[in-house]
Amino acid sequence: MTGARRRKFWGWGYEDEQPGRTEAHKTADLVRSVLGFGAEHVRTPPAVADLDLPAPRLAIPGSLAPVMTTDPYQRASHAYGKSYRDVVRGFHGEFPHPPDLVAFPRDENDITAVLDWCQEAGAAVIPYGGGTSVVGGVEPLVDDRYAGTVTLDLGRLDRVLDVDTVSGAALIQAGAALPHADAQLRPHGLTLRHYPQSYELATVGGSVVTRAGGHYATGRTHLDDFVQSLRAVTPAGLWESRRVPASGAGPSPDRMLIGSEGVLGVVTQAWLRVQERPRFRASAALSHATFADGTRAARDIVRSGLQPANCRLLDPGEARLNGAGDGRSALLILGFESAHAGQEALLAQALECARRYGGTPLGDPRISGPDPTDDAESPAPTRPEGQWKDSFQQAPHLRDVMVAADILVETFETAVTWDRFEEFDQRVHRAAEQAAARVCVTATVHRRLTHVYPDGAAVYYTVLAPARRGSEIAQWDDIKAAVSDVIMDAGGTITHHHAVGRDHRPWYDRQRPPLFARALRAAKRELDPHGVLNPGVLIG
Ligand SMILES: Cc1cc2nc3c(=O)[nH]c(=O)nc-3n(C[C@H](O)[C@H](O)[C@H](O)COP(=O)(O)OP(=O)(O)OC[C@H]3O[C@@H](n4cnc5c(N)ncnc54)[C@H](O)[C@@H]3O)c2cc1C
Repeated sequence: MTGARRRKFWGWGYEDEQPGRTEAHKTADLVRSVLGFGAEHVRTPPAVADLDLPAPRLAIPGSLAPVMTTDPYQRASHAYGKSYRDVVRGFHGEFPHPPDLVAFPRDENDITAVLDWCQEAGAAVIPYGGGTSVVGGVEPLVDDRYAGTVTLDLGRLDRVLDVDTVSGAALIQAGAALPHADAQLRPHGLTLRHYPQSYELATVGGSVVTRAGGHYATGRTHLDDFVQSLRAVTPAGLWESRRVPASGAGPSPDRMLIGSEGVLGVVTQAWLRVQERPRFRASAALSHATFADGTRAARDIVRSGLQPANCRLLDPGEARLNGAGDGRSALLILGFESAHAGQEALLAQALECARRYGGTPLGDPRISGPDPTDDAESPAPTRPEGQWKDSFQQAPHLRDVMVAADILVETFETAVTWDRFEEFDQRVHRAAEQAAARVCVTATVHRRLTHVYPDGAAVYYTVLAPARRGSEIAQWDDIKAAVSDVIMDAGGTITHHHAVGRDHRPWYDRQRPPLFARALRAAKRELDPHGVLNPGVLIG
């Protein structure tokens, strides 16, 4: 149940990745020298033995003893997701409402048994994949109508069960962490090719039900587009959809579960479209005088029909922060890849578009393939695109150090159509700067385009500010509310890929049509008549 390598109960990654004191100090010094704020003395997190967890309100029934535990490490580890406010509370040893019990089902029968028992006991069930939610999706915070909470960790359902190489699809269990799923596909020359920043820990099931977005900027990047069929256990019984490449048979049952965030059922396995491993790559980086120029270049690239795997634009501050620029110009990173054909000509077309908006290539393009051993998804770390990628992968680890060094880190991600993009971006950026400055005295706000579509773009804002010890959550709440209000008023979505969870509820409730909310509640009543699944998330 615990495995050889234990995850940190409070932050990102594993216990053996805990930064040593010297290393944490060095990293914090470096961050402070770039940002100009942050505490001189980094603090250390508590040990599990120091935690004062409330006693479990539920007793493990004999029939479920093989799959349930009240172990304090497991309860603490499953108490939060991985947002800034989660890491802060875990780091400070604040665990007022951990799950009473944690279940590790071995198969669908175990899941059914847990759901049945929770309905009888009046307990809420929190489905849990990799626990990387940043929106309160796995936090067992329920009202006192419930006798207690049981977190249902799908980690034991982690296998690729079948591979259809003819159609290019694989049947994968929901609890498989993304790298583990990829490792099992690799011998077939296949990959999920789904790389969110949380790749290391997020699972297949968690990604499906949160409509996760990978780091590919265009084309197939949202999990929605990968799903062929789904199987789920609900309190009302088993749900399995027919596996077909496409269908016009009424509203899609898969679309109902995709994005359902654990409130309608527990997804146990999915047939997902998989892809051949790319062998040809072409990439380049360009500087643009302003973020707006780079945005126009990115828009023209996708509107001209090109589908770069990477088309990421960092504003000048974000580029500098990622070690990929001097802070004076925006950085556009372009990458094309294919399993079948050279990509040089497509990159040349994209560079031509970017030059029309003043894009200046930083060095020569990097062209590689065909090389069956060229598995290196990574450009050289000395190139701007390689520096950005390194820093992108390290970011979750760095955030733990920032929490220890009293630096507040908040991110917002949204999407809006091109016709409104520039005004929208200015309003949201200004709102984030003003809110952070009001709450924290000083702050830096950076942004990047994460996904570009022919009709619009997803933009991701990062707020960095000095945290006040003991007030971090109140600071975070203030900034979050101010910026989310502006996102709504200016016509964006409250989330492009982080999901709704508990944290985005007030704005999601404004965004969705009221009749849709009623239809969704009716569906929940049918599938989950006692309302045990993830109360407070999405609806309810
Ligand atoms: C550092 C960092 C970077 C991130 N980067 C990205 C990114 O690039 N793209 C992106 O899309 N997201 C990103 N996220 C958010 C998060 O990783 C995604 O939402 C991810 O899809 C969650 O997967 P998970 O397996 O960890 O699910 P969890 O966090 O365990 O659960 C998420 C939600 O799904 C429910 N759930 C989980 N598994 C199941 C199941 N089998 N059946 C039913 N319900 C279930 C949970 O109850 C919860 O509501 C990031 C998060 C962090 C901390």
